[in-house]
Amino acid sequence: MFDFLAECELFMVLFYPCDQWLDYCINIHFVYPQMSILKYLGTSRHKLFAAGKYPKVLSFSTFHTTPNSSVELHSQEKEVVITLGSNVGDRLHNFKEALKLMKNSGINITRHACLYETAPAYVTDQPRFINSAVRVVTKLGPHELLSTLKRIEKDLGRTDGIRYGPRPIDLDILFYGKYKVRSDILTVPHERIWERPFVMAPLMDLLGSAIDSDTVAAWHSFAGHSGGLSGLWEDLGSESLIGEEGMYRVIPVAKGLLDWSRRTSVMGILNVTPDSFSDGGNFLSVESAVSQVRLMISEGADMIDIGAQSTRPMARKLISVDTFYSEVALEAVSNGAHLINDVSAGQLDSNMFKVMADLDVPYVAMHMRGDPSTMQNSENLKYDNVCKEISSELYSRVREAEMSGIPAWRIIIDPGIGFSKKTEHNLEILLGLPDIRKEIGTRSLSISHAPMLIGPSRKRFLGEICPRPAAERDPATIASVTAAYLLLVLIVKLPEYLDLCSNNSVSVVLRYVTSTASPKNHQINKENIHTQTLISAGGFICFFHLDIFTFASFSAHKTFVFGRQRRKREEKIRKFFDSTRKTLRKISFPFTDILAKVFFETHKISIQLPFFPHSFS
Ligand SMILES: Nc1ncnc2c1ncn2[C@@H]1O[C@H](COP(=O)(O)OP(=O)(O)OP(=O)(O)O)[C@@H](O)[C@H]1O
Ligand SMILES: Nc1nc2c(c(=O)[nH]1)N=C(CO)CN2
Repeated sequence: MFDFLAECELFMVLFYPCDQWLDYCINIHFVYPQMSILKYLGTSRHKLFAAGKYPKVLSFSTFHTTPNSSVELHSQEKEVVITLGSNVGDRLHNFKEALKLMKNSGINITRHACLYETAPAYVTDQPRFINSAVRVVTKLGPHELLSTLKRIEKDLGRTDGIRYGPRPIDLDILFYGKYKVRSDILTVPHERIWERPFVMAPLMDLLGSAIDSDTVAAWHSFAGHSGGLSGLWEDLGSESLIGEEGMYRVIPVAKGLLDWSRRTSVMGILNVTPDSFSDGGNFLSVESAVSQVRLMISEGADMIDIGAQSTRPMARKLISVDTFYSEVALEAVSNGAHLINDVSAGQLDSNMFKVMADLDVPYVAMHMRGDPSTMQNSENLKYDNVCKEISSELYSRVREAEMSGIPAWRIIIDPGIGFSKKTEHNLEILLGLPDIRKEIGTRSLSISHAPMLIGPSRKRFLGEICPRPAAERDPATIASVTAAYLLLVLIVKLPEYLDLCSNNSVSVVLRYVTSTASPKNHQINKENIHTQTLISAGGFICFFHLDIFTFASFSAHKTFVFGRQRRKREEKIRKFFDSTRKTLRKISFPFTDILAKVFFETHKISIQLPFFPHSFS
């Protein structure tokens, strides 16, 4: 799949050793006489340039040029990677302006990496940077591109300063198509990619775990590592570098940067609608809504999601607005909302992505088929593999959002529990969150790294599992979230559980979920085992004593113990509960906080919970 130009240059490299090649280019102004050469050589020479051991790489091209010669590539779009860095002024604003100016200069952004806040490298006595990268297509030649980027840097206030010193914006070219470029002022691939985690992390985000084009294959080959860029990134430390002092993955929100992976955030729901299934009509007056918000915050909610439209069939507290209308989103953000939660991921208002691109707030893109009135129609409930199809459909929505100008680093993904899903689908989703991430990751690592929101609270599928009206589905909600989070790595064979979980909602959900768990989820992964994890919520306590392969749930006066050596464990666990119960009653911090802490330990997911006012009363 070489394009013509790449073929030509490839063959020219074969003909001329490097030094001569430079002269040749300058003197003859790159008149492309290569068609005849091409014929002469035949395509078998390609393999001479097969790079290293990297499997899919077929070839790459080198050309040496100077900015003053007319040796520039024109007319064909090239795929390019550009990194962004900023540590002076309003760093996010600098990024936003840089992207805008790039777009206005014929540099079209197709993908965004995640956003990182990083410790300064080389010159360490300077403010922290934000770093990211974009994949773009452009017809600009490499030197034209460089001078365009330099002009943008200047327009954004960049002046000559110390090497590696503070700067409002830094724009570097990492890759330019499949080409290597070397001149006095430009070296591509950028020479210092390989040593810089703050460059490698965003670069990896721009790829998928699958190699989808020759250009991407060439980028892998440039790493000079048998495992390509992925191998090099692994050697540098890969994900273990993220979350350490040096480097956080963040989303910009409320004029700050939120490292969402530090702990699970809890989103309280406030429905200011008359007809919401869970709390409809309860908070219609301003006073009752405000006092409910206060209560939720005092109970540990990190953000409040205000639903102004029913979709029925903080140290820094954030306000999210649940809407699929662009006008509502615009108005809400102008009035101080920090987040827009769009259950349609842009499907119900063709202006939504455009409006969101201009706003600076995070955007929750949720998976749903149809609209709230048609989502449960039979045609919208057909799935062969629910997690795979959600991944693919949600990925398409997010890509469209990205192509419309919403940077991936502002997007939060949500599989849409209860929206165009049957009960069994919802349970598969709860169990399959990591699969969804992984599946999305084959196409885009940045989207697969996005914060994930799930909202099972009091939803109908819980009522179907444990027949209870919405207001009594809180324990089931907790159980479902717990199950989503824990069962993946924890549940082993539980032959005894069936006779034990008759009326207890937690157990019923767990039974449901375990019965749908795939064999791979029955593997115990020792590294993920926390010996004792306590989750307490609204009247029941789940106790996970995982090193002994036991799960127990405690409800009112009953204790259920599942797993090996049940009887022996039962006594021990009962004693544990007896002693802990008293302590737990005295604990003053709200249960949501406990949940958030537990979830943060292993799963990097946000949970959406209803409000539980009397956790320990
Ligand atoms: N791939 C490249 N991308 C951007 N600039 C490059 C590249 N290769 C060479 N240069 C040259 O490097 C010069 C210095 O660039 P810049 O001011 O961005 O350096 P820096 O940010 O301090 O260091 P670094 O480029 O290592 O991050 C530029 O003026 C440009 O001519
Ligand atoms: N963390 C971090 N450190 C840097 C950066 C940067 O973008 N991020 N850029 C530099 C100049 O190239 C020097 N040091």
